[in-house]
Amino acid sequence: MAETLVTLEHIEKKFMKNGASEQVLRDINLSIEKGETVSILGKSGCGKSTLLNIIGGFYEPSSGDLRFEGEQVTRPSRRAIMLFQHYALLPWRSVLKNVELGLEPEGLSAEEQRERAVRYLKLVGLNDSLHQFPSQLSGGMQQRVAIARALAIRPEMVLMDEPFAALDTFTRYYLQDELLKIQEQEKTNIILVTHDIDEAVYLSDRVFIMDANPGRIRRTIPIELPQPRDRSHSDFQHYRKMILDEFDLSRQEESLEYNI
Ligand SMILES: Nc1ncnc2c1ncn2[C@@H]1O[C@H](COP(=O)(O)OP(=O)(O)OP(=O)(O)O)[C@@H](O)[C@H]1O
Repeated sequence: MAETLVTLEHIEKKFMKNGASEQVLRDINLSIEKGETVSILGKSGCGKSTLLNIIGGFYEPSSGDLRFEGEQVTRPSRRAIMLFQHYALLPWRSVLKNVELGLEPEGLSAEEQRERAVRYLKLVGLNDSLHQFPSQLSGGMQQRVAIARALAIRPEMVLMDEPFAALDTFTRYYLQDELLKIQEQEKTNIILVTHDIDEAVYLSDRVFIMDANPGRIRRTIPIELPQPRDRSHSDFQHYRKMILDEFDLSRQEESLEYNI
């Protein structure tokens, strides 16, 4: 039987806005199994990033219960690492030093730290760029450095907030494939916030569809397709259409790039 990694029960989140309390998340209930990749999909402002930040322990929920392997989450930990759209690399440090920096709190020897950083940079295909600086790399390569930096910490869970949104379609497809390979090898759980329906269907075991005002999970869709998936296959289109229907977008399908 699958083991549960994360559970959220009755999670609510309110923010103060212009002196008034605004409910951003309402009664979020979900659980994520070990080894799963899940996506959170919803329109802008529905609370996806807030939910991701709560799962990572970066925001405290206003009420409800959040557990990581049965333990209550009250603060961020190195078991769950956040990966952002804009890489957050230090421009004055080489690729290798950027990854090593993330390892400093691990208390490794200098040699172990270097070996670990090189191993993960190789995993993302950057063995020839170890001594380059971020400004010398393409956006896709910079995001690979950020992925290597996150994975080198060996977290159980990587939280990704629209990680490929700033990249062109070809680079995005390439990195999605890389991510699947890495996930298979490292067995890291991935929780992905995205606007991109195609990306959610391509990568996920399950897709959580969110409604807005206040943010809540309307539907959970298991993507029962074997990996690797074929974006042009009719079964893939079936899931894409199912999600487009959720957002009442089907009739405009021809003119859409499947981003919401
Ligand atoms: N730190 C904060 N303080 C106050 N309000 C916030 C804060 N963070 C988010 N919000 C509000 O919560 C709501 C949801 O924001 P959130 O960023 O979670 O949505 P999102 O679905 O990730 O949006 P997008 O897709 O545009 O990134 C918005 O109304 C936003 O203004």
